[in-house]
Amino acid sequence: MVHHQNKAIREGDNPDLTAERVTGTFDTHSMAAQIYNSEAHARRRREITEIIAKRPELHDTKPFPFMTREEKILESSRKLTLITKHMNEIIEPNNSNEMFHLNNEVLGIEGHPMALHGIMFIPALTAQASEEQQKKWLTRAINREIVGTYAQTELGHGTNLQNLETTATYDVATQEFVLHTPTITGLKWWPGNLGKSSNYAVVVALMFIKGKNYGPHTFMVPLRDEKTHQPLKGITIGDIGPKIAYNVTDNGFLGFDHYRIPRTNLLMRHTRVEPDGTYVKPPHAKINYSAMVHVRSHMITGQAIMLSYALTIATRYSSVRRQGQIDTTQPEVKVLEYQTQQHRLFPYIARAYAFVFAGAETVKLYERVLEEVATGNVSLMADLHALTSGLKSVVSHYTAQGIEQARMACGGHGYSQASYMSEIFGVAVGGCTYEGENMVMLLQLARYLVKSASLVKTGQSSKLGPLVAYLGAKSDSTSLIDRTPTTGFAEYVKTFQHIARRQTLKAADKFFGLMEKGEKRPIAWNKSSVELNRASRLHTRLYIVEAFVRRVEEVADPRLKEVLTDLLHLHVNYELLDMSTYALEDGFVSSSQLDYVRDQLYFYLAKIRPNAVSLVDSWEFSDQELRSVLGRRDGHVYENLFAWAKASPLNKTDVLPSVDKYLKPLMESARASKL
Ligand SMILES: CCCCC/C=C\C/C=C\C/C=C\CCCCC(=O)SCCNC(=O)CCNC(=O)[C@H](O)C(C)(C)COP(=O)(O)OP(=O)(O)OC[C@H]1O[C@@H](n2cnc3c(N)ncnc32)[C@H](O)[C@@H]1OP(=O)(O)O
Ligand SMILES: Cc1cc2nc3c(=O)[nH]c(=O)nc-3n(C[C@H](O)[C@H](O)[C@H](O)COP(=O)(O)OP(=O)(O)OC[C@H]3O[C@@H](n4cnc5c(N)ncnc54)[C@H](O)[C@@H]3O)c2cc1C
Repeated sequence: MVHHQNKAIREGDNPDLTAERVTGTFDTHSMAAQIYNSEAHARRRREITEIIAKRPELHDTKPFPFMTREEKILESSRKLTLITKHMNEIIEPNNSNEMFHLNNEVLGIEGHPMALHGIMFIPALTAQASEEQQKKWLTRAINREIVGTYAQTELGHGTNLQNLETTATYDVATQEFVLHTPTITGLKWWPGNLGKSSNYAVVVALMFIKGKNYGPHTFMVPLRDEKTHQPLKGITIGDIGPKIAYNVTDNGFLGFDHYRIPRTNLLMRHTRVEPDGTYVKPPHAKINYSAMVHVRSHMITGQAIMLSYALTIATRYSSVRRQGQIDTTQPEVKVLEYQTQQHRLFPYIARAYAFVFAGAETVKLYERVLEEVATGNVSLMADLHALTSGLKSVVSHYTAQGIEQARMACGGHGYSQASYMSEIFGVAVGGCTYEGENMVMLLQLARYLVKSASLVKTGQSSKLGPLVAYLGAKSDSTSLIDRTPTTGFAEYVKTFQHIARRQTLKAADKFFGLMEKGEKRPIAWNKSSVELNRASRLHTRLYIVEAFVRRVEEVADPRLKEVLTDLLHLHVNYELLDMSTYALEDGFVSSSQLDYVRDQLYFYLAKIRPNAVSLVDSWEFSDQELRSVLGRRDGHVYENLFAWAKASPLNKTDVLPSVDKYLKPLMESARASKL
């Protein structure tokens, strides 16, 4: 038996797809170890996939698109119960990476009844509950004796937390907080799994003590009777209805009617309210926002994975789809031969790799900050907040764009739910909104950049943190791309630094200039905000390039290094062309240099072509996880599309009741009136 570098090859596969895999120049298992940050984790992913493949009770009973929302929720609850029961046979206890993979394989991306329980409820209790509170609630939550969510957003306010309407008013006499929703707009609205599944929530409410507003604080709140699951007295609760996607999750609404909880339900790891109402403030004003930072840090990788789902589907399908000829004397070509198709897909393959590498760095920084904050050191919180705010915005934006390109790259079949593209898009694009609307989060990063710019302008560049140190450096007079013999990426990085620095300093100048002309700070901020957000995007895209460069430098295996270097070349050239306005406007890059960048781009599209399928196969998504007929590993698309169509609920009968009831009588009466 021949040992191929691409480990996805099986006998009986579509030969067009096998031919693609045979040309792969690197070992896809080794590449998976890069993507998932260790050989051990990549291997565990495969083992988990194999275990699940052998347990039919963990498979979908029918394709998700053929189920109603109620059926999907029932089905995901069935599987959730099974994986909870057999968790220790499938994954290592409390290994969140393995749990994430198990969920993606078995439950899928549309959510499940305990999605927010794992993503926010447990992280909020872990970071914000005191040890005593953790003994009371965290163990029960981890054991899944109780199910919780994170209820912050309201019908009327999501971004602006200072203006939430839900209040928690301290009653010194009874040592209780009274939770109250004064208006309809104060109803909690959106929290995942709040509507029907959760019996507890970490609720964010404005805390009032003796008439003074202490701002948003987090409280552990029982919502439903633990035995009957009926809502408790004083609680109004329900599902907010179907959404663009993510409909297995019961995003909900919640109102409180003077609902009392003990004082000790305020999460008190960093903040305290004494029985007499004395407030002990936390070491950092935003320490209670930790559950949001948790999701923002992890969602970079989550988004990269969803982008890669779509690219795996589109790249595999483009290798079996034949349409038209390039040389008219030859047979029809695989659509992947078209340069336009390569240009549509390959730069996003490069971006997906770039995002997953940046995501790994972000999680590392998050874990470090989490440990430091637990010991009272809050010095890196602002850096982490700035970094994650920028990354969540830029990555979710390009992920949504990339998925949509991948869908269109599949032609008509991309529009069928058999491709699963619409769900992948719908779930991923939610990331542009949840955990902070993208524009708003870019503006959070801009605050950090403006402070940094002000250090530069006042001659204090030595005080700049490592993420923004480049702002204090001097640029070359022009870019040296194509002007030096170097084959590395240093000139590209310098060019991206120049672009981000120039835009940051220019946007900050605009902001400071408006204030000097007498505008009040918030007005000047608003009038500069488009330019400020441009700076945030450029800064974040620079960070992503640098993370990619750092990773490629670390790789030892020469075959992996070569293909990752090709991808990085593609990435930097594509990114530079995409932001060429900034590069050209001060003459830092000339139009002849851009011609060189364009040539490089086309060169690397062609160079990557033989590795394209191996690059997407390296993510090692099983068919169960992808849930896409077009993206099947074996490439047998057409027969399975036909089988899928035949399974459509509409095909259960030859004549639909709607035809009997309406269309037949309509046609009959039309015929009769003609007589
Ligand atoms: C392996 C595990 C995998 C898990 C996950 C993987 C993938 C995920 C997949 C699926 C996800 C599924 C479901 C999604 C769930 C989504 C849940 C939610 O959406 S929860 C709700 C989220 N809501 C928001 O994000 C609201 C956005 N708004 C805000 O964050 C804030 O209001 C604000 C915009 C930041 C402003 O806050 P505030 O009004 O309090 O601030 P100001 O007083 O203006 O001060 C700003 C000041 O504070 C600093 N700051 C703000 N936040 C932080 C922070 N977190 N840390 C540190 N510092 C912070 C900010 O920098 C300003 O500082 P300065 O400039 O110095 O004044
Ligand atoms: C799928 C999904 C899951 C969610 N899950 C949860 C959950 O589990 N728990 C929870 O509490 N919430 C959840 N949310 C809510 C989510 O966090 C909020 O919708 C999000 O933070 C955006 O807030 P908003 O809806 O108030 O948008 P808005 O702030 O009303 O945004 C509307 C527009 O106004 C702009 N805007 C607002 N403020 C500013 C500003 N200061 N400067 C410039 N522009 C501004 C925005 O950029 C946007 O264009 C979820 C939402 C979705 C879609």
